[in-house]
Amino acid sequence: MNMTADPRYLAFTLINAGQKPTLPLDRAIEDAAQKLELLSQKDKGLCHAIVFGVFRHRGRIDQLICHCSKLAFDRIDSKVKTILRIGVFQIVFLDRVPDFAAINTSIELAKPICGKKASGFINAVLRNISRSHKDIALPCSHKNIAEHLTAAFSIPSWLGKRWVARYGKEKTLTLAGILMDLPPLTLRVNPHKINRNALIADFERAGINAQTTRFSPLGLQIQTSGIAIPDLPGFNDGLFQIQDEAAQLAVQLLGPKPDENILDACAGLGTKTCHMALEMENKGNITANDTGENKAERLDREAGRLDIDIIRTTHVDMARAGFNDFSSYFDRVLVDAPCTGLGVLARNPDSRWKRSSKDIMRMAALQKKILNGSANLVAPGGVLVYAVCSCEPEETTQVIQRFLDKRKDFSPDFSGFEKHLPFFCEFGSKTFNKTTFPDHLNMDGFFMARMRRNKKNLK
Ligand SMILES: C[S@@+](CC[C@H](N)C(=O)[O-])C[C@H]1O[C@@H](n2cnc3c(N)ncnc32)[C@H](O)[C@@H]1O
Repeated sequence: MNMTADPRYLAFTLINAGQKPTLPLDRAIEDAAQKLELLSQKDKGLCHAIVFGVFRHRGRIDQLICHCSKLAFDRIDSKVKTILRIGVFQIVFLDRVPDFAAINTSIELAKPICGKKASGFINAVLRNISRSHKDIALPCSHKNIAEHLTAAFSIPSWLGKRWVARYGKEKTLTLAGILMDLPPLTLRVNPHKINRNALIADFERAGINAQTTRFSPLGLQIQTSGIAIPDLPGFNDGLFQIQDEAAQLAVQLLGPKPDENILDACAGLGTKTCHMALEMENKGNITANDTGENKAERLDREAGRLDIDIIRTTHVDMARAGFNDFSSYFDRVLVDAPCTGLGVLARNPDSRWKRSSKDIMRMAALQKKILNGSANLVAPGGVLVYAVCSCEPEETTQVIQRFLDKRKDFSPDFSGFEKHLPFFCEFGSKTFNKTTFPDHLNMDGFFMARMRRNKKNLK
């Protein structure tokens, strides 16, 4: 068997890599780009379906393995477990693969990786699951909601209990159900090159359906599935950037204007940085800061694709930042802080199995430091927007509350939503912060808050 050209073997290596707490699955897939290129289009599709499917359905898959294995689940070797999960996913969720093929390919995969004895075990468990999975019921939601959420919706028990305590059973079930769907592919048009209707028409000519987003004035949601992003018409010409609607709204809330001096404190790969630059008509200065390795290079490439040249990159640790690190104050500062990503589990199914309640506390502590450090760089009268792709109170409202309690040089900006997001605003009362949830408004779970530095008070 030629392992390198085998989609299931590649899926096996990607699942193992994506399970590591420090490596996002997207990154593991990017790192394997050359190996994926060796596969046919059909095999590449199979590999992707298995990798994402195993993470997305792992709750039910593991329930079935527990039920049908003579060996206690915790005692199963981790590589054997991964091969079992790949086999079960194909048997239960992938109609295009017959059960016998799912079982035989799993055994072939196991032989060189785990040995003969383990292959026999895998064979027995998979045959058992193939015969009986339709008769194995989900745990009852009335008797044990946490176990039900795990098996039915791949929500780990600690998170299920947390959400039920906060939202109640019904909302948690709805939210968990939505997170099992593939989220919409949303993009933001580059208004200096094309408008939304013209791009919709270009897409239509290529057989792709798209419709305008409800709140963001620049957003389009793609209705047609299975298209690789670089294959969308206009990608190479910089006509648009992929960005969820909630993330688009965060930049609108910041309100960047031409000729301003702006800091993107945690710029990452620069999706929001480029959005700001386009709002500024590519006039003024943006400092895109991030401590992450290799991100600046990719940000520069993306800015080049969009013909943007007002961004300079820096690598300051914002948890310790002060005026001397940048030697200027900024008119506006965006803090799109590192977070648990619990608002975007539908996009990143690997995150379901990597996070814990400790991560929420760890992230909250870091977010408070980064927000405080970044706030030092806001000019008197300037704007500070804090955003995270999480809906957990410790990372959202509590960070802001603590910040405003300590930093008397800042105040909530109650006019920001009304001024910059009037369509979005009509759904809520007058406020300076908002949380979006994936189970309504068809966008990511996201939090954003807008504050202002008082005119006189510099810390
Ligand atoms: C949510 S991501 C930013 C996403 C980005 N704004 C975008 O729209 O693509 C958070 C970023 O914070 C960076 N980061 C983490 N700790 C940091 C620190 N102490 N100072 C500055 N950046 C940090 C991470 O490398 C990561 O890229």
